[in-house]
Amino acid sequence: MRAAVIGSGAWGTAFAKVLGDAGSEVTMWARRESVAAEIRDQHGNEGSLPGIRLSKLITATTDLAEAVDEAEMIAIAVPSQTLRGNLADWAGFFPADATVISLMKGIELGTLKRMSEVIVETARVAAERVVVVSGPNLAPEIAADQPTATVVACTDEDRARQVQHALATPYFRPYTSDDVLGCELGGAVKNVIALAYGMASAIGLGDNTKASLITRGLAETSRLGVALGADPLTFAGLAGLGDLVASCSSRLSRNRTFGEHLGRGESLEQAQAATRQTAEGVKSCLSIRDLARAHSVEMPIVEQVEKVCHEGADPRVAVKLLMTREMKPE
Ligand SMILES: NC(=O)C1=CN([C@@H]2O[C@H](COP(=O)(O)OP(=O)(O)OC[C@H]3O[C@@H](n4cnc5c(N)ncnc54)[C@H](O)[C@@H]3O)[C@@H](O)[C@H]2O)C=CC1
Ligand SMILES: O=C(CO)COP(=O)(O)O
Repeated sequence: MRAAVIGSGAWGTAFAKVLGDAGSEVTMWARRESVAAEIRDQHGNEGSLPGIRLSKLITATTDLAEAVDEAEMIAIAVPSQTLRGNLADWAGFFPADATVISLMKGIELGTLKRMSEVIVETARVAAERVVVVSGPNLAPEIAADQPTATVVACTDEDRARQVQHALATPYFRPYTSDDVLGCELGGAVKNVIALAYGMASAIGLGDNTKASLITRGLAETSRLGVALGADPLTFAGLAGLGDLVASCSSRLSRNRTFGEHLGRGESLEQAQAATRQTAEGVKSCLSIRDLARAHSVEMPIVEQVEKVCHEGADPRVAVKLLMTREMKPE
């Protein structure tokens, strides 16, 4: 198949590799000509994935129209909060029947929409043409051919199966799902829980604390998901628990790393200056908190992460507040 990948950061580049290794012809779009030229001419992207070699069949351009020309699949991996503005410029170039694949894990500030909803609304693409790919998919590990599994979610089962086949490689095993909402929420909320995990880690809290954070984090993710109409079983799967465990336990996770900076007492600005790549949970903790409040769902960990990130709260005080909440059954 012919595929375009928009966004040449860590995940866009690793995903292009998967598509290429699975047999597609891939054109990547990069914002900077230096990145496009490096992918095209040197088959690498040192700034995002040091040491990784890409197939010579993967090419890149800064011309969006050229990238998506005749593409049957268009995968998008840009920061969630820029997507709406990006699509306003790009959507006119998308071929009418292309499948649009969202790789992003965030909730839009203000509108509180998921990325697939932003795509449907802004690119005027029917919901059945939008596929979400989400799971325990740390880009550097995938780029190094380390085996993992993922979920390909779409309301159109045939389209999900088509994308599943277009992604299958010896190191990348996709499963299909029709729960687009659950998969997207799982990915977005785990970024916030990984921030909390990073804070706990930096404070020096132990494995019981971390296991409790993962488990109660998943409980509040599922509570929000169920209130919004997701399948609760999705949260026990790759796009729920799987992704949460990967990000929390990995030093490669940008969200966990960002949380560690905050846990060491750095301000938001200091943490931002120390980390370059997108840590979606930092902004999405605000939109997820608002989404939860709008649906009267309690998300105490998300609430505390927002306070540490944006209101200057001390992570140690956040832990104390979480531990002294009203007693209740599990
Ligand atoms: N890195 C990972 O392991 C994974 C990341 N994701 C998700 O993929 C999305 C992208 O993440 P990464 O590729 O890791 O981030 P990144 O920070 O490595 O790359 C972001 C890309 O977006 C581009 N970009 C930044 N601002 C832009 C703008 N205003 N307009 C257009 N393009 C812009 C950058 O040039 C860069 O190519 C996020 O939603 C993230 O949660 C999902 C699974 C795995
Ligand atoms: O979503 C990811 C893995 O599936 C990557 O997580 P981070 O954004 O925290 O690195």
